[in-house]
Amino acid sequence: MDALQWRLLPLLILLASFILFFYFQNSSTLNQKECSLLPFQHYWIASKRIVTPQGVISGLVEVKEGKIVSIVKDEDKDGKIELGNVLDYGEAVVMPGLIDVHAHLDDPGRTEWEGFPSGTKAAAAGGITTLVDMPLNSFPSTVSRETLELKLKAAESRIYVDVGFWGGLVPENAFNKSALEDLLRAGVLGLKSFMCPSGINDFPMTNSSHIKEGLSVLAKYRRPLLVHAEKQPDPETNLGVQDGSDDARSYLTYLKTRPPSWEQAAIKDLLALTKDTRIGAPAEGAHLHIVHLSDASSSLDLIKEAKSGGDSVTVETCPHYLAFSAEEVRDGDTRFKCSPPIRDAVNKEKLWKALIEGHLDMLSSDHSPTTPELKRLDDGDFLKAWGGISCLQFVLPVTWSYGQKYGVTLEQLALWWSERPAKLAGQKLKGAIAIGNYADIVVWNPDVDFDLDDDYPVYIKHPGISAYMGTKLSGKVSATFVRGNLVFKEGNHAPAACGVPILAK
Ligand SMILES: NC(=O)NC(NC(N)=O)C(=O)[O-]
Ligand SMILES: [Zn+2]
Ligand SMILES: [Zn+2]
Repeated sequence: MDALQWRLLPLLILLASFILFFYFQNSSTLNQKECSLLPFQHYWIASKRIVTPQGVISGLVEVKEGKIVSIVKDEDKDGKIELGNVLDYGEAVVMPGLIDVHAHLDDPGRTEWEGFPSGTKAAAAGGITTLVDMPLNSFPSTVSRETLELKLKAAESRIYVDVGFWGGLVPENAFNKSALEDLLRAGVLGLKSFMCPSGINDFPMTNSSHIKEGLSVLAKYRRPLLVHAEKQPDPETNLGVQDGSDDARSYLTYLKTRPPSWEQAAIKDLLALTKDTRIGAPAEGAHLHIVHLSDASSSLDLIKEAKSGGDSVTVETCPHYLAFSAEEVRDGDTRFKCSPPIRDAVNKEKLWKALIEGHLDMLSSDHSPTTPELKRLDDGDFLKAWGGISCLQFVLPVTWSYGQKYGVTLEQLALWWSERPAKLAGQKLKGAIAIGNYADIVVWNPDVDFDLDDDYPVYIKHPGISAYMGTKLSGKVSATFVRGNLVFKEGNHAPAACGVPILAK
């Protein structure tokens, strides 16, 4: 009897492994099926307007198992290739998916503000295929290996596009080299810090010495430091609001509290440190990225000067600084409150000029939502309302619509929204329609207009707090592919959230 059992054992193990193998294979193909609205993984995307780094072409992009495996121009096509499944988008634009390097998805801990599922569904619907989540507004803030692990847990099976993570540089970890290295080794794509209060208790501001330390650690990992560059020159000077006589419902009351001199003061401090990032200098390999620049006057001149001196510096602005001006913000309309603030129309024109001339490197959403209550939509108090623009789903049509006047091209959109952000985030296989890259693609119609009204399908958690609601935009997204999965098509998302968390290695 015993002997028989022993002889049967290997057989049983073999049988069990067969069962397990087929079970897992089946469940993973089942899952894979849910990841995409397409029933196949090898196909061709055809269009008359495919935006590649070599220009706009008419032709086909071949996608296989999540990657771009060939790109063929129409004129080179004949007879050479045998086509299988072709998705023909005609005149629609086929562009690399947008990479948003600045979004606050507030997960875990403040999911009533946004959260991974709604945020990444909105991203997919807006043509964003990768976003990098900011380390603050979630709770806890992402300032250590452990807190990054909480992020990863929160993101598991809940993200519809790829998501990377910035870590926080805060006073608590800035002088603790091993803690910072631990956070970097855990996979954050870089660090982010504030030079003024962030509005979030567990994310205190840093000073120049913290930032210098941060840059020296980042140099070794060749990852960037992103900084919210606003600094109150003298904390004692209270600007305009000390006696309570100003009308808190007036936008100008808020605007006065954060003048351009705050941006200039912060940028001056930062650029005194970036000399160290030059070739041969002590922090070579580190890089400073200034987030959401609003001031287009001397802040911009300082940045231009640093760049021409060889400092490793880039700068982003956001669509709201390009779309709106202070003059247009109505009393009590706190949807427009953000920091740094939206400035006057002359400043806006200068920002556009700088963007077109190449002095601003890229765009980001700075999607920073909250609840309607904290946005104080009821009493319209600009001084008490949460600062942040909610916009994630709309950045492509907004950039396109408001950019028409300035002759913005499709190639420029791809540069500002994909190629340069991919480089900042260290994503070599993203940011361009190129052979070998991930098939992260947006298909959209520049000529289709739509009203952003209550009937429009909006996926962000609180559409009512978005400054874009009620506007008319052109440029409608019709399909979004992430790693070859069709994750969004004409108002529908793929059933499963198969976005990948992106960790630096
Ligand atoms: N805590 C925040 O999210 N702040 C954000 N708020 C804005 N931009 O108004 C930001 O990026 O600074
Ligand atoms: Zn900021
Ligand atoms: Zn932000």
